[in-house]
Amino acid sequence: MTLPGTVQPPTALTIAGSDSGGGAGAQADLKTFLSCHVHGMSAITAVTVQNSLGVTGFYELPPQAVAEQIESVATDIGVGAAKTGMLASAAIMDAVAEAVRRLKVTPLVVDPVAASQHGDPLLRPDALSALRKVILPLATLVTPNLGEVRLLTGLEVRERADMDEAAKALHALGPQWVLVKGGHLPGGDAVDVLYDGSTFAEFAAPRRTTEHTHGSGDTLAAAITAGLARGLDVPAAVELGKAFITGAVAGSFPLGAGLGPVGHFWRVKPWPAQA
Ligand SMILES: Nc1ncnc2c1ncn2[C@@H]1O[C@H](COP(=O)(O)OP(=O)(O)OP(=O)(O)O)[C@@H](O)[C@H]1O
Ligand SMILES: Cc1ncc(COP(=O)(O)O)c(N)n1
Repeated sequence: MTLPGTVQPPTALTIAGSDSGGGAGAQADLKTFLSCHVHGMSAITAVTVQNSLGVTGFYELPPQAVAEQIESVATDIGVGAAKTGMLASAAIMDAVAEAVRRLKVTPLVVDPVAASQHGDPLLRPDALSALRKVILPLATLVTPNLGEVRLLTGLEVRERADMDEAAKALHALGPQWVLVKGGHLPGGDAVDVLYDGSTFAEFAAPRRTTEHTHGSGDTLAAAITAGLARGLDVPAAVELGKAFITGAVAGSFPLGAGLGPVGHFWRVKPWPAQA
């Protein structure tokens, strides 16, 4: 029910793992949705035990529980746009794909999460083939980093020029659009390349010198999802996402003894000083 005088915001769903440290995963997605003035919803796939030093374990939910969460929100609230993050196993991917198809959850941004920034695995090795065959063909947009490009295509991206070939190889796996993220390439700018099967577009921003970029991939994909939920087309949503992640990397901060997160609330007004 909508109360008189209130406006219902756009809605977005994240299908992702929980990060107990709050910097990545579903927590990063929900904070990003909030900052983009979108009502965020979640279908949790796995609970990770994680802090700034790394991931020490994860517990998968039953595939049926993941599908039921998606169904519950899709049939009642409605999903303006959705995003997948950590999907953990082939069985969860099968359940997600079935629910997404049956409930017509679209547009769908797929962040093909395979490992944490520390290199800790977030995907069972036998799930890679399901990620390629079951999930990628459903994607409106897939947003791999360079490690994920290597896992999915076998291609090694060493410089900017290699990103176009990588985007073509990923596009052949079925997504409508591909955004190859260059956050891990050296260079003065952090450059991402968008490809729709015929045209390349570049999104660049000055690279910040910081190791505190935990959650940057999730945050970018979530901001793009928020843009799609707001009715933007893919290039406009990527532009919004790039602006959001650039601000969030500039607003990142140290936390714990390891790698700190990007700042999800950089657009939120500062907390008022105590009188
Ligand atoms: N130091 C930086 N300064 C500015 N932008 C950055 C920086 N590092 C990454 N980015 C941007 O952040 C986004 C995420 O890219 P990245 O390649 O780091 O993804 P990722 O490896 O999936 O992220 P993570 O594993 O940290 O979650 C991209 O838009 C990238 O260009
Ligand atoms: C639950 C979850 N999902 C995704 C990531 C990837 O984020 P990062 O590469 O910044 O560690 C993560 N660490 N945890």
